[in-house]
Amino acid sequence: MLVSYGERLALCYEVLMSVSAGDDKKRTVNMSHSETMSLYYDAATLLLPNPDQTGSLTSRVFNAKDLKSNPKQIFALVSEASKWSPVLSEIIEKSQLLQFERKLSPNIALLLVHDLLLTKRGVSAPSSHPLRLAVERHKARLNAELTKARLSKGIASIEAMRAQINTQDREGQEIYRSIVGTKLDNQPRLGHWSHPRWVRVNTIKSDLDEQLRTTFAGYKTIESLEEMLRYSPSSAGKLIHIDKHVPNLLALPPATNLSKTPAYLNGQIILQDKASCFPAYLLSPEVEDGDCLDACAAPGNKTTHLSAILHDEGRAAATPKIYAFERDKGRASTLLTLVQKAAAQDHVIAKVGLNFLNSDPTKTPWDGVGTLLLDPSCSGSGIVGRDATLDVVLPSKKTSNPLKLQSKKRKRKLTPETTPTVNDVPEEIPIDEDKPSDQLSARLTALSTFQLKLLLHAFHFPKARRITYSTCSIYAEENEHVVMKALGSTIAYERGWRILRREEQVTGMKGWKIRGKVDACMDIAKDGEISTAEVAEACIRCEKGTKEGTQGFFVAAFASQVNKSIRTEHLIDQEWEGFSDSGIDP
Ligand SMILES: C[S@@+](CC[C@H](N)C(=O)[O-])C[C@H]1O[C@@H](n2cnc3c(N)ncnc32)[C@H](O)[C@@H]1O
Repeated sequence: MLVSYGERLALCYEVLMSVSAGDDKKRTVNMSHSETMSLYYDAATLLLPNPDQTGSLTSRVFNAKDLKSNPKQIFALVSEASKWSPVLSEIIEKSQLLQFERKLSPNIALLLVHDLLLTKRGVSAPSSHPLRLAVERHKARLNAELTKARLSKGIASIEAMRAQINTQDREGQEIYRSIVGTKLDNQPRLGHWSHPRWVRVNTIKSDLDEQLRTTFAGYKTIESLEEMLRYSPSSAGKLIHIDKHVPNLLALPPATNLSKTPAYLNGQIILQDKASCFPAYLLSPEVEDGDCLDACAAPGNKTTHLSAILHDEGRAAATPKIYAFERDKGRASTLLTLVQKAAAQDHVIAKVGLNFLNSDPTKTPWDGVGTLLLDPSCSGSGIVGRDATLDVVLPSKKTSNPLKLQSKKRKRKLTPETTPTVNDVPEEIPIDEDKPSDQLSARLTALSTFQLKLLLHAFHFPKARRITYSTCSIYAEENEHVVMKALGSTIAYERGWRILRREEQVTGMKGWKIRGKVDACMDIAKDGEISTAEVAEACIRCEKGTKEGTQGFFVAAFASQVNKSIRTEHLIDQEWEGFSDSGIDP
């Protein structure tokens, strides 16, 4: 399940605060007022302009030495309040809170009003704290201004407003602009296309027709995705686009909130990004291929997609197994939940807490595996939202038309980083690109070494016919370079592994236009042994921020050309010696 950064942050903040609420109650008895307010004081400094303009919010929070509160709570509060800041500033100004309560500074007011109006628990400070009292005295007036602001934008409920604000960060900027009144350009600028809400119909439990008749009854089908993405996220309405590349995939306007629909709650639909559907579809396991293995499975989007594809093959009695490895036990619990929800539990055998690299391909049941999907940990540099920026708008103390003047003066950029998640497990946790380039390059080297190791391990499975390798990275080091190195390896030569050429791919993937980079393949090619043009053409890339509505992604498939019997004979002489687990493993 891929949810937006906004949703993750909002959830994270609620959970972090409610977890600490119990402890806080006990502690506040013996604490001074200033100590209990430290969360707000710490967060407030981060809302002020950053004098040296360096460092992401993550690095400023997590590397700071002088903060008194829990950095995760500070991070979540600042991120949340900054998302809502255009709306909150408007209502703080209209209610004249800062004129009535002289002790409140604009940044503290923003944080307190955020918690007062938008969280279940309200302001996290003792009920007698003067600053808490200063905002609570005006609760009715602030609430009334929030309602007015919402209605003036034609938003039906606070939940709908929250859903809009919680959409992906890139489109979030446009939502803020539409909320504060700036009109959107008709023609989105390059890199500024909004990101649709992608929905995969889980064919184990439902089908496309049924979903169009039920969950999406009343939606207008739209031929062109581009047309849908042209609308401002808040005005796109009930539109639906049936994807032309991946079967059973739908696109909806970014602000669409399906989290409360019966179809989502009972697993008939799965929120899965388009690019993330490519690997299972490209692999397209068939009953004849034997068992399937997902080497890096959690949270489980691709595992359940594999299961649906095998289910669609139709011969239930003969349906092969899907072995799903996940070495991280925490993430594996999400995998189990998702598998259950998707009704894939009859075919998926989860290998909880197990490292794929420790599986011995020559032993049962691995010697019966015919297809493997490898979607290893990566830099996450293709994830939408990673490099988007948010504006913090602080309220003005002046009363006359303050919003426009002050928002310009006081606006500054914050980068909404990913934060440690509590309930939700993202497919990938992005690296911090604000790190110096030598650190980034060292990280990419470590990641790609590990990714290649996984791929070469997959090449050892004796009955394997096809393998897909994918990342949500934009870097050639993790993509074409890994593919080229794998193709040039001894094991690839011995077992006859080659790239699955474009013309051999399933229809939708053959038809996808954005392919791998020839230059990146040439970086690694030796003596013209492998055709770089052919490999690049076989590789599939997705770009983020384009009218295709995808995140940055890469996938390639490999096919074994050696006859099955030859490969088995060959194996008899070759005892599996395994990889040492001591290498770099991020
Ligand atoms: C990019 S995420 C996978 C996303 C998943 N395929 C999906 O679509 O939902 C990578 C996952 O692989 C797991 N992982 C990394 N190395 C592994 C290994 N050697 N064995 C098993 N799991 C591994 C990580 O813990 C992480 O959960």
